[in-house]
Amino acid sequence: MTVPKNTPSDEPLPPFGRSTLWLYKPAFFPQICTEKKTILSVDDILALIGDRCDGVIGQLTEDWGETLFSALSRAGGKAFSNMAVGYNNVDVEAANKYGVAVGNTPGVLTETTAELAASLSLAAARRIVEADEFMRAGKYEGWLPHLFVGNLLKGQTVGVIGAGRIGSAYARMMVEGFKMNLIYYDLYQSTPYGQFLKANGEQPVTWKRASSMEEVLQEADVISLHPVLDKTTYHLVNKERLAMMKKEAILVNCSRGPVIDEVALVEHLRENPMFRVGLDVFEDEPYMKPGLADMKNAVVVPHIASASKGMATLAALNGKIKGYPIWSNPNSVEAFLDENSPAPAACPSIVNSKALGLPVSKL
Ligand SMILES: NC(=O)C1=CN([C@@H]2O[C@H](COP(=O)(O)OP(=O)(O)OC[C@H]3O[C@@H](n4cnc5c(N)ncnc54)[C@H](O)[C@@H]3O)[C@@H](O)[C@H]2O)C=CC1
Ligand SMILES: O=C(O)C(=O)CO
Repeated sequence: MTVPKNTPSDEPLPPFGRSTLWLYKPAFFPQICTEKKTILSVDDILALIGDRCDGVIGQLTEDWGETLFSALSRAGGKAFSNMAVGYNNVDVEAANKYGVAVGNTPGVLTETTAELAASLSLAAARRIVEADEFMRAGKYEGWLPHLFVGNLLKGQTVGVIGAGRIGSAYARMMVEGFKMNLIYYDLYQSTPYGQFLKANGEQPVTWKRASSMEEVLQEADVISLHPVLDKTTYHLVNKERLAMMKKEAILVNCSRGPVIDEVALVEHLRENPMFRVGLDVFEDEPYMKPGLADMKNAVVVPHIASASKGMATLAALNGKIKGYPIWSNPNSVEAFLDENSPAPAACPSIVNSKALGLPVSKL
């Protein structure tokens, strides 16, 4: 375990290790973990917290539960900032119990994640990865009309499950870019994309809110999953629901791996060669379930939908919890990302601010 020495504020920060855990130690600039491991275990983090630590910026791959929150609280810690939009790796009730504020980074990844979902939709529809492998293997002998026949998107139906920030941005891209019709399902939201179209005075395609997820699965040609991961969405797409989808449908997942039962997915891909998937996330990340890597009808990328500077900025500002009120609208974070102006004296997004009774910013 390599932990840099406390770094006085006038010295340059140590370079990043592979893991980007930051620890706020009293009277010093943050310590950046230079551990060469990609994923830190609970024991690794316990050792890093030690007996004095004001707060931590951590990652979605870490298991922040009772053990870590009690240790952070004993060390004097008041904040844990998850460098991600999704915080299914955080037990917020345990954080509440120890009075630790939990931050996340909503909004900054909306477009980048939606763009990757759109890229995976296209790559799967037009069989880009298969065709690329074919070219590189020297198998191309000349044009043929049936070579890698794919799915045309224009005029087909795109389905979105979980029509929040990212789901709505993806819908906008597919509808406006490819003139697809839209059907969406969300457990809670009632009018995401419709309002956008109305506000722009246009109705170029049909769109409807489905009354059930099954309706989306049955009707759509391309389906993209964008819900949070919680008890209601674990294995949301399972064997039975895969069987409801069209034989030539495309399924995309840029949310969290466990939203799909990956074993059932591999079986479905094997039995339905015209069914295709584009996956950014996996049930047992970083691993794939046996057989998935062999499936020609799967496009797989290693959780690359995010990776942005803005996410680190928001995570760092969430860590500055001491004396800071909470930004009133976590969906509107531009003020924190303007490099030419000082960031507002507020925390962009603390998910348990109500439970901890933290004040809301008047800014
Ligand atoms: N692959 C990547 O790099 C990234 C993945 N994500 C994932 O995307 C998720 C969504 O992010 P945002 O759109 O910003 O969040 P959001 O909170 O705006 O949207 C999530 C939507 O899911 C809906 N939902 C919740 N339970 C549902 C259910 N059972 N069925 C259908 N819909 C349900 C919610 O009502 C909400 O509208 C994050 O929680 C995170 O897990 C986010 C950023 C990057
Ligand atoms: O922000 C998130 O939730 C991510 O998955 C980042 O990759």
